[in-house]
Amino acid sequence: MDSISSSSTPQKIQSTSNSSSLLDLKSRLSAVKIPEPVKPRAGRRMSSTEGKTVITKKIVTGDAGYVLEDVPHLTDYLPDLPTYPNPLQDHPAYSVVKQYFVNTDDTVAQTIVVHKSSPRGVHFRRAGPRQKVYFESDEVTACIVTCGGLCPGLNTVIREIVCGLYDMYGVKTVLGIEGGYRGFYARNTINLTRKTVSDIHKRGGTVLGTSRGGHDTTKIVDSIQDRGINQVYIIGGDGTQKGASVIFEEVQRRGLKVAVVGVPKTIDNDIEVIDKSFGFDTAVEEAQRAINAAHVESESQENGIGLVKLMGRNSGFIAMYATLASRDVDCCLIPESPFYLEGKGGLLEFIEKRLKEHGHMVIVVAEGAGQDLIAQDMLSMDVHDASGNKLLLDVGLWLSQKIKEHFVRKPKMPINLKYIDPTYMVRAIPSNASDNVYCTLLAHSAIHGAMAGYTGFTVGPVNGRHAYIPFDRITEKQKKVVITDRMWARLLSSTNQPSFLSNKYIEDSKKDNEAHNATSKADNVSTDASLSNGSM
Ligand SMILES: Nc1ncnc2c1ncn2[C@@H]1O[C@H](COP(=O)(O)OP(=O)(O)OP(=O)(O)O)[C@@H](O)[C@H]1O
Ligand SMILES: O=P(O)(O)OC[C@H]1O[C@](O)(CO)[C@@H](O)[C@@H]1O
Ligand SMILES: [Mg+2]
Repeated sequence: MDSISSSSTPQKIQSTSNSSSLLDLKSRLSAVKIPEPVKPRAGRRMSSTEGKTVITKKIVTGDAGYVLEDVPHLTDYLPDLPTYPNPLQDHPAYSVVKQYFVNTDDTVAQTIVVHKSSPRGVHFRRAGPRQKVYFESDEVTACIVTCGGLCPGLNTVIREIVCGLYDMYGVKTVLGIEGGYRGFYARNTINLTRKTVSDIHKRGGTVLGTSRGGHDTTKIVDSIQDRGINQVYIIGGDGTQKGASVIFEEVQRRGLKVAVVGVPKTIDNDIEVIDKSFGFDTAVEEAQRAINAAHVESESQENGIGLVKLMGRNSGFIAMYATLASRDVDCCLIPESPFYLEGKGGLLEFIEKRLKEHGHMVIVVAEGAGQDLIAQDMLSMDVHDASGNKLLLDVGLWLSQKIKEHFVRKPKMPINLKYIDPTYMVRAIPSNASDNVYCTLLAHSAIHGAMAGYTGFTVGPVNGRHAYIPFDRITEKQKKVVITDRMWARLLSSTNQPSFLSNKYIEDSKKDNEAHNATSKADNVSTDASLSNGSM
């Protein structure tokens, strides 16, 4: 396994259980116990270690406040695993690359804006190929599963995992798990070959199918063992990564030589720590078509209003970026920024004002915006999907209705409202060129990590560098638009819409952010605001 040297003396990776300095990081640590070493097995169940506590955190501290939030490695619980030279060293394409293998000490900083006296802060292990691998090519039986909602690029990631395993490491056995997590125990697998996946990146959706709900950890790990799978690639959002984390824990508990790797997927871009999720750019681009249509429709009529609903259950990134990109939007409403309809400073007053000024307007609303307002207004039931996500009320229809009702009371100002709902259209398409390249990098990072014996991690870019991130760091909370950050201010100044917030709300939010940042600094954890919105 790689070691990290944070000073001139190389320091072996330590588990949290025997590092006293880690007590300072107590909010980030959970009690851990290293299981007794067990012999590696694949394809057969083991009971001797069942019920043992598993490693959940690996933190290494170094000089000047350096912290590495490391990811688990197979040797943490299978210490005697043999290693093999990385076949890439003889690969004609890669052998010419200068320093192709990642330096074992390389880590990626979570915070890159620092002061003279700032602690070095949290780092993640840099992704990439290692000199030694823990799997022989013909020993690997990999599987791929896609879970949760659709997202442009799912097929590209599948393709690139299959082709990357074959091209770089000579792995020929890759199984597709159909229909999400439940496919592990309810369906047969399909063989994925270079040939069968060769042009799937040109199609939207996922060739494997997907689902919500149906996560049964025991049955899934039984299936992994029964099929002799030793690398599991799990593509999905926050819920999926939580599922991947418990699969990893169960694999570890059973002492299996199985690498469990997450590839983060979400159209909403609501995954913490990583710069951006794949498919997001494609979705923002596709949303432009709907916004353009809304603009054309609205400016062709007197007092025309074009209303576009975009995805974003809890985070308004698609709406915010689509608005900023378009320049035709007069008002953007997102879940993070509460608004109200009636009275001074309310949305209806603003619409009236903008129509008087421009004669038309475009409103973009994220599907999760204003949910509490709608719930107050309508008799609504708390309904959830199979994964436990709250089913949203249709803010687009509701808003259309409210705007129409308002202007009916103003006969001198008849409006012409067109409601466009492209929500599923922005995610059911193939990924664009830049997302395709991004998907390739994610797939390659995932493969290199698994081959190098890392497990229990998600891959993703952190400040532009691909890194291996422990599951808990991306599942502990969802990334949100920070409305006291500069990016939202840019949006407000581009649309020239009111913030719809009371001064008290703004002050309270600032205080909350300051308190959060202070705690983060104390824990050597970066401020989320700067990352989540790409502050400049
Ligand atoms: N806490 C959890 N533990 C185990 N499995 C979970 C958990 N939360 C969700 N899952 C499983 O993960 C899968 C996907 O979850 P979900 O439907 O919430 O989508 P997601 O991965 O969050 O993607 P997205 O929200 O972007 O569509 C489902 O099969 C669900 O059962
Ligand atoms: O209708 P489905 O497939 O459950 O997906 C809808 C949800 O999935 C997402 O696209 C991703 O979580 C949300 O924006 C949306 O609320
Ligand atoms: Mg989710």
